[in-house]
Amino acid sequence: MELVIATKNKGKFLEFQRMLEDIPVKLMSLEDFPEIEITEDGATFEENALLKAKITCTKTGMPALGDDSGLRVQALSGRPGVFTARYAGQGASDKDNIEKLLNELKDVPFEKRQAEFVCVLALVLPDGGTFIEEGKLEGYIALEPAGCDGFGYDPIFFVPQLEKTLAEAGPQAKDAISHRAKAIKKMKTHLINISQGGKA
Ligand SMILES: O=c1nc[nH]c2c1ncn2[C@H]1C[C@H](O)[C@@H](COP(=O)(O)OP(=O)(O)OP(=O)(O)O)O1
Ligand SMILES: [Mg+2]
Repeated sequence: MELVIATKNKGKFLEFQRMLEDIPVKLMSLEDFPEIEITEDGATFEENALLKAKITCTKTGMPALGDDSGLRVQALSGRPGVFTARYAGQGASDKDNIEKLLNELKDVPFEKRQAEFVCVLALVLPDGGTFIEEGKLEGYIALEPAGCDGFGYDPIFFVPQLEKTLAEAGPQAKDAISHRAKAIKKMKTHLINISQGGKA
């Protein structure tokens, strides 16, 4: 079976490749379909994940998996939430977003910097079949960036159980616990059923 991961984010796509390598699915991404444009104007992670998957499935005629994810910071009442990718403005780099977040939290002590990563996945099939799964990871926003693995906010997402940031932990440790890994694990059951021709 062919599956289009409805993302332009290379870091995300690498994680899907790693975590789905054990099932018989050929992965593509929006890099293979540069003409597809998606406006992420949903109010929730779920709405945006569905938007990504539906548009991509319609335009390619193939099963599509949308991932909408982001950070909820307790001291900021859950912001940046669905705006995580555009926190420092439209087209902001990971570095810009990290700087803005660290600046907003500059007076907040470490023990009050609780945050969670959320990942919502939406799978849409050409026959209209739709599946939604979610995963979360709790942690703290670090006082300064550390580590160079991963992408996005990984250098400032400190995971107590690892005693390091996700960017210091490396891919194997991240895949064992991440919000995306948890959502993918649940979605895998549907993908396996579908690729075997059964009803998910
Ligand atoms: O595991 C993660 N490690 C670090 N940062 C992460 C992670 N997961 C999401 N994030 C951040 C990146 C981006 O700032 C936002 C997601 O935004 P989101 O719109 O879902 O993705 P995106 O715009 O990068 O790519 P695309 O929409 O093409 O899938 O949250
Ligand atoms: Mg996006």
